[in-house]
Amino acid sequence: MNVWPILRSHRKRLATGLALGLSAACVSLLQPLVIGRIIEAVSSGGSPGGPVLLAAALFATGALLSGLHGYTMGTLGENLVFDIRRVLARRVLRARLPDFQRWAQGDLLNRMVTDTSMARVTMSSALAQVTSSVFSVLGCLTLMALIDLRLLGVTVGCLGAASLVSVVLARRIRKQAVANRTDTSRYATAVARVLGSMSTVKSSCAEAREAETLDGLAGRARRSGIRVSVLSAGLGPAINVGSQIALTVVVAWGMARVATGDLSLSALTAFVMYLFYLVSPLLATFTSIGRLQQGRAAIDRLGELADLPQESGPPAPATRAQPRSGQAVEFERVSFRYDGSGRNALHEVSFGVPAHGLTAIVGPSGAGKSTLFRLVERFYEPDSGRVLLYGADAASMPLNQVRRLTGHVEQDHPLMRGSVRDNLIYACPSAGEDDIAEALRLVRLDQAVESLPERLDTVLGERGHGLSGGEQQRLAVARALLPRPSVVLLDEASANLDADTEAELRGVVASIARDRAVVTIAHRLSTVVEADQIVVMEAGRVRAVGTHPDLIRRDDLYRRLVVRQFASVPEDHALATQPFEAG
Ligand SMILES: Nc1ncnc2c1ncn2[C@@H]1O[C@H](COP(=O)(O)OP(=O)(O)OP(=O)(O)O)[C@@H](O)[C@H]1O
Repeated sequence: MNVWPILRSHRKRLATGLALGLSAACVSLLQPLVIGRIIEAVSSGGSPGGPVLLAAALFATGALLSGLHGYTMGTLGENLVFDIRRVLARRVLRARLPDFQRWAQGDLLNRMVTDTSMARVTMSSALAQVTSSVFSVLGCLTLMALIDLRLLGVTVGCLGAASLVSVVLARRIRKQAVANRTDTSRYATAVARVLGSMSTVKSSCAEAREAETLDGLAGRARRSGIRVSVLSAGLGPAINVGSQIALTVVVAWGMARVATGDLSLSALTAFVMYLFYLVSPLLATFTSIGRLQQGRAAIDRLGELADLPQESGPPAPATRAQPRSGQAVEFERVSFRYDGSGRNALHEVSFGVPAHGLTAIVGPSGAGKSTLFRLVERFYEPDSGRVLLYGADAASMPLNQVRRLTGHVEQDHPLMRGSVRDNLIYACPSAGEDDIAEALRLVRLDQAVESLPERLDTVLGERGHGLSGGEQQRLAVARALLPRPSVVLLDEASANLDADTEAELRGVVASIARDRAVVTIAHRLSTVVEADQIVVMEAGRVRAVGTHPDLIRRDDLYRRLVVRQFASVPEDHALATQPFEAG
């Protein structure tokens, strides 16, 4: 991401901040001259009142300007980091899902939080510090040149050598800073991975192993951090040694010249004061360059994140598509292969989903069932063929229209930390109390929610912690139903539910399928036998479409699936479950 356009949008405040910094530096530069006047006045027996008052006024003005400078640059830094985070959040939220999923969550988090903070330091304090320090250094050198060119030669010789050492150190700091940012990111990625799977870690007795892995990564971040600190710590002493040598030579040689009358005492005093003044901005220049180098490493990493490819098409206002077809969804010879995969996940898939009723998709693991849903939602685009929604090509519809037409309940029904209500209205924040009550009734969750300690305001933990698996699943269904989608895509949980919960879910699915299209990836026999249409998938192809009795009769794979995959009941019983056969 190029931060300069963002920086440009704050140019007024930046200019004000720089002007205040430069003014503060100017006022500081005048102080030694005024002190030289005080010494002159005292040594010539005159009254130092005027210069003393002037010096006091300069001190006060300098302090005020420095304070304003710090305030202006501080707020500039916060505004900049706010703008960068706003831009980044939108880039990440609108990223294409396949590209987004390649990133580790810890790395993303680290970039969006820590790297943006480092960018703030770079672009406000370090940048301001460098500009005002460079100005102070140049000002000091000019005034020292006006006092005595030969003493300036000695000073520049000594400090120049120290500056060269500092330049070399600053370059190495950047290299180590990049390494440290990468190490810190790896650590954050590992922490996010472990925190996201705490129960797996515990049930695998992997706490000690994970602790060691985290220690190892933290150790790497520590080592590269120490290298940055060591190099940064070298900047100060290098400048200090150079300035001390310069000071010794200037004082010794200057006093000798004062003794011979070649130089006045007030000129030597002013020169020495400038030498002292020179040291701190020179030091600040190099430490700020070191910080700028670290910030550049962070800004480069933000650029990589902001370059995430974006979903195509601008988000358009939601409008309902006018049905052009009795089919809610149609796959027309759809083929699709995941990036980097050696084989097609879908081959010339064609079938239609009626606008009302239940369509069950069945097939062995890896047959391409979930991929169908991902294409309907346009998380991915087909390589060839078309997906039609109510007769319109989904590829030519605005993305948010596609996603408002469809409600997707994923298999692991991800609920978020927050209240039951927050989770329910997530896809439809404007839902009223009546809509919420109706959705809860539809999924038969109304009584369960009533019995929660704070009812709708009961706070759930990460991933819906606080509700049973079946309740979580029905809450996710209610969430998908609230925006009243015309097509519900339901990825059934494959885990076995008890008989009551399963019956409840079957009832829920049947009632929502009455007035819309429900497509379910079915893992339960009860769902399959009740479906109006069953699509049998195998190795990315549609193998057969029909009803349960029909497919039992004519499709071997379906028969085997019914017996082996869906039924935890004996084979004879599963085959006998043929409610439509009588008709
Ligand atoms: N993100 C991905 N990148 C590459 N290949 C993938 C990706 N997701 C799925 N696949 C592959 O695509 C094929 C179809 O996967 P899909 O998830 O659609 O199968 P499925 O029928 O839903 O399986 P299951 O019942 O086990 O969930 C599989 O071979 C799978 O390995």
